Amino acid sequence: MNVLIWFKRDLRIHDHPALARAAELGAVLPLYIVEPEYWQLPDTSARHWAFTAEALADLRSSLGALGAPLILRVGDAVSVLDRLCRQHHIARILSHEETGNLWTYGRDRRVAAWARTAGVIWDELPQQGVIRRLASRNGWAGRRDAFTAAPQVAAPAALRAVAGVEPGAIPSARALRLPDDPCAHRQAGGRGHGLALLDSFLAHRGEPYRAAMSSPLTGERACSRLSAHLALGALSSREVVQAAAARAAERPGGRWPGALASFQSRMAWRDHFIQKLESEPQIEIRALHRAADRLRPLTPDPVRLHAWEAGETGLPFLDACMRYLRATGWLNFRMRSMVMAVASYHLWLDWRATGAVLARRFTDYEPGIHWPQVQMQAGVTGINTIRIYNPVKQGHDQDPTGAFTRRWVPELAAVPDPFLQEPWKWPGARAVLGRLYPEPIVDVTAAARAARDACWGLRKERTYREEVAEVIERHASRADPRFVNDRSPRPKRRTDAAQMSLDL
Ligand SMILES: Cc1cc2nc3c(=O)[nH]c(=O)nc-3n(C[C@H](O)[C@H](O)[C@H](O)COP(=O)(O)OP(=O)(O)OC[C@H]3O[C@@H](n4cnc5c(N)ncnc54)[C@H](O)[C@@H]3O)c2cc1C
Repeated sequence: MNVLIWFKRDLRIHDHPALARAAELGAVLPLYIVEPEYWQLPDTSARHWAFTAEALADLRSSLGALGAPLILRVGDAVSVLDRLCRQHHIARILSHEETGNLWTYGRDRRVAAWARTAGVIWDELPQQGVIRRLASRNGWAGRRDAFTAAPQVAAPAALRAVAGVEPGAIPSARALRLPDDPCAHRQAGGRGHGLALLDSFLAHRGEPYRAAMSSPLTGERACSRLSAHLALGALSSREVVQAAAARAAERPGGRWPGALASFQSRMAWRDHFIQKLESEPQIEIRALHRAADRLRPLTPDPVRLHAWEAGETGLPFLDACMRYLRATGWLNFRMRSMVMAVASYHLWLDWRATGAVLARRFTDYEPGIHWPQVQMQAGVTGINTIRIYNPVKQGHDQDPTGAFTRRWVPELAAVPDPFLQEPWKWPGARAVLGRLYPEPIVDVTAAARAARDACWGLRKERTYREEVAEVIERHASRADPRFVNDRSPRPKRRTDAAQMSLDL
């Protein structure tokens, strides 16, 4: 039997259940489809493609070594699959279960409809702790843990290739008409790079993880940096979880136990968040708590949006983070939360527009983590604590020496250290602000207060709580200490002068 194995966000041969199954069934045609319509979406970018192209080249050589090099086709998935299945007498397709964006969800429905009428069997196999057609979150964590604890699937020893298939070239970003997207310090794609990161993280980089992850200065090295490789499936999440567990079993001492426990929590969050999008694909376009979608104007203020995206808001630490992201394709979790929170509260911008900007900028764009996190940091889920991060305080806390801010906002060279995060308070500000660097786009304190008042106003509405209960039922984690982010709303209000944290 000839079998087509359709690679999507699973660009590896190791721990690949669908590939292993295909190898058992007969001759295989390993395929990746470059879909031009996908690459025109507002949440895709040239940096995504560059990373993907490198991972594809790597996969092509791994599959080639097994005897069946990767086949590449550019076009609509249904047309490509239909043509290949007819030409090569293929009646069975295998792939992993993809939790992608709304577009890939729609495409998969079209492929499923085509397969039914064409008499082709399409089997999708899970590759992570995300459960398709999950009826309730009850018991989910146990099922997720069982998946990640199960033995990894070995790469096939060899593959028999379907004969006579033209391999097809990996297209350039220009051929896909992708807008220029310079990213001088982007991570390199390909499984070899992912494995090297896993190895160095578990051998030495990860020891200060817990204390170092929150600052962009130290997080760059102390975080695993595996996200882009996980997002494209160059590494399986199961192999990463098991490698970290094996390291913990060695009892490495020092700060390692805490570091590895925190890391494993994040790997669990990964599945927890992706499960939300799997269960409700509309999360990409609709707020979990519907009423929250009435908070901000749907059309974002273009001046504010541009300033935020360009790192030109006049808020130094925020601008430094946005410029760093543009140049590297990565930002640590705390700073992702802050840039999203400032966009949503202080600048009062709609989360869909700012979420798309960040999606394009993150080399590791993973829709299932991204959109639920974007909603959470924008305060539109109804079930998460609202955190109005203060960018000045974050600058002092996470960049105490000012080195990061100075590196990415060199226009502030003349500003003395005590005023770096609030240059408008410096008596010499006139020499810099409005000339070399913008005046602050908002008054941080007043903007945060206005946002807080608007959020509380919404909360007082009678129907608000009824809908919160529905969101909890659909998406909140159950009693599991790893998922402290989701919780039932509490009536108490806590504020602190510098940073507001509201349990809504
Ligand atoms: C607004 C916003 C958008 C985000 N968008 C993405 C995205 O598109 N893709 C993405 O991979 N992560 C996203 N994250 C989560 C997190 O910031 C990144 O996973 C992390 O910074 C990646 O760096 P790392 O691989 O070194 O992470 P590590 O700290 O080393 O964590 C290991 C892995 O755990 C997972 N993980 C870590 N933190 C989280 C989290 N908070 N929620 C879910 N999974 C997590 C990731 O797969 C990560 O690679 C987003 C966070 C926010 C606040």
